[in-house]
Amino acid sequence: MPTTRLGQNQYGKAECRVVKIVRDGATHHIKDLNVSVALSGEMEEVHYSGSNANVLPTDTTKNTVYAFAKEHGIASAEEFAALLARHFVSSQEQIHRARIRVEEYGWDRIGGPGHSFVRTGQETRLAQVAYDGERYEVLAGLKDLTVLNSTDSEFWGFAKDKYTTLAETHDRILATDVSARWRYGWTGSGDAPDWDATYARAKGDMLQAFAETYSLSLQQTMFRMGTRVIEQGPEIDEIRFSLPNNHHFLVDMEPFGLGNEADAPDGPVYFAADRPYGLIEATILRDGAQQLIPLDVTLL
Ligand SMILES: O=c1[nH]c(=O)c2[nH]c(=O)[nH]c2[nH]1
Repeated sequence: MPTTRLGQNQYGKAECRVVKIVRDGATHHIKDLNVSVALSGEMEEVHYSGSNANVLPTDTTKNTVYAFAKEHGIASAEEFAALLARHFVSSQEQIHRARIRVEEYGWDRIGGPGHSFVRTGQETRLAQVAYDGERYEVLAGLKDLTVLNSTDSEFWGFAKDKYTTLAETHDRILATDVSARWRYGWTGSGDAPDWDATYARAKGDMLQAFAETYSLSLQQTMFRMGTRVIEQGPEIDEIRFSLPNNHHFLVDMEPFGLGNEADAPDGPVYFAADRPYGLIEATILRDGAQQLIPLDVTLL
């Protein structure tokens, strides 16, 4: 009598680093991706008896990533991921679901059109497409978008108990590394959104809301950022943030006989703390939309 059974499982090649150059005369274009494939379906036998009959090798999934970059090009992270996901499900009967994750690293041009690039110092773009033979689920997002407001941030009026030592503040630095994942309403029917334009729009909305919000808490700022992304276009129904509160503490200058007020005319000096950090997380939804983005968003 068996005492165990197989639960959720998936397999594939993780972190296929693929760089595609498109040559347009002397002007080259670069796409730099890290692609991870995860397949699932009728995989009981390989776990129970070791029969590999249903197992398309992870090596093959890696080869497919590179071959597709050659054969189809990389129009966008989302489109490339959707092509791959559909390929695995539609070409292998035993594979019922494919999930493709993409990290995209940005490159800026050095000195105008040509073949020289410098890695962007800003965020990493993320995309994840899952396909089950009928519907696509497209998540996209970004991580490591570091932002800072040097004022227009307060934090006061909070709950207190006998362990509370935090002083209320009416003028502080608000800084975070934005990590966001959003879900597209598109599931395969009708025209797909313009992935690149929507990404740029969503990033711009987040930055603008961060800059424009007079903040009483990072939670409030985060909600405004998500609301702006959802309200400014129809493509995105749900967005999830994970925001570390990158604390900046006013240095105590009293031992040196110096003041250090936030609004002093000669400017304050802060200690940028590394850890621990507050971690503020939430999902913001269009009215009527379902919450479907996994809570453990940092896994994506
Ligand atoms: O914006 C903030 N939200 C908090 O929940 C919190 N908690 C804390 O100690 N500082 C802050 N700041």
